[in-house]
Amino acid sequence: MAKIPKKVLTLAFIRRDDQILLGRKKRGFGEGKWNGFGGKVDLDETISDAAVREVREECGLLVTNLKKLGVIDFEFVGDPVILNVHVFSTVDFTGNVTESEEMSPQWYKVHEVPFEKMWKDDPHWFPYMLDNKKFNAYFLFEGHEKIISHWIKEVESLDE
Ligand SMILES: CNc1ncnc2c1ncn2[C@@H]1O[C@H](COP(=O)(O)OP(=O)(O)OP(=O)(O)O)[C@@H](O)[C@H]1O
Repeated sequence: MAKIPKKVLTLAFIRRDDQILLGRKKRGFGEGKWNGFGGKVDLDETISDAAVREVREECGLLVTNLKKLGVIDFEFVGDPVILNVHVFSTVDFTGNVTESEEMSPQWYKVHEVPFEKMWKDDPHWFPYMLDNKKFNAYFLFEGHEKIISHWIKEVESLDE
């Protein structure tokens, strides 16, 4: 059996009072969509180190105490690569929010998250993440706008 290639990605959310920091992606994969901050894990770093680095690169904040809340696998019809996205959240950060070449950041009230301008999977798992519940999920996309099937479940713990 051929091994299915998995691409490990991070996705981090920063919370402050009743707000969450999102960024509008200015280029590349998911351009135009609002999302958390994240990207590919480099060869020489852990997943959580990558999450910290991507937040700093994309919105200027230095985050600590990232908690892993979810692991989501995304598959796209016709593409053998599975995106293995590790979702983190924290309330601890220093620095000032700054726009980067990749992201235009903005604080949103948690009940005013702009799901219509986000990935279609987000409304399914955001409630778990916003409640600090741990979860595993899978989404099969056709193109970038249509979910063909998915599952999501709350879990006690997540592996690395
Ligand atoms: C399909 N449904 C999805 N729903 C929600 N979020 C999704 C997602 N699919 C990918 N993501 C996130 O989108 C970012 C892409 O990052 P991406 O630009 O590819 O990585 P990175 O910044 O390393 O790329 P550069 O090579 O620097 O352009 C990264 O946070 C990743 O977790």
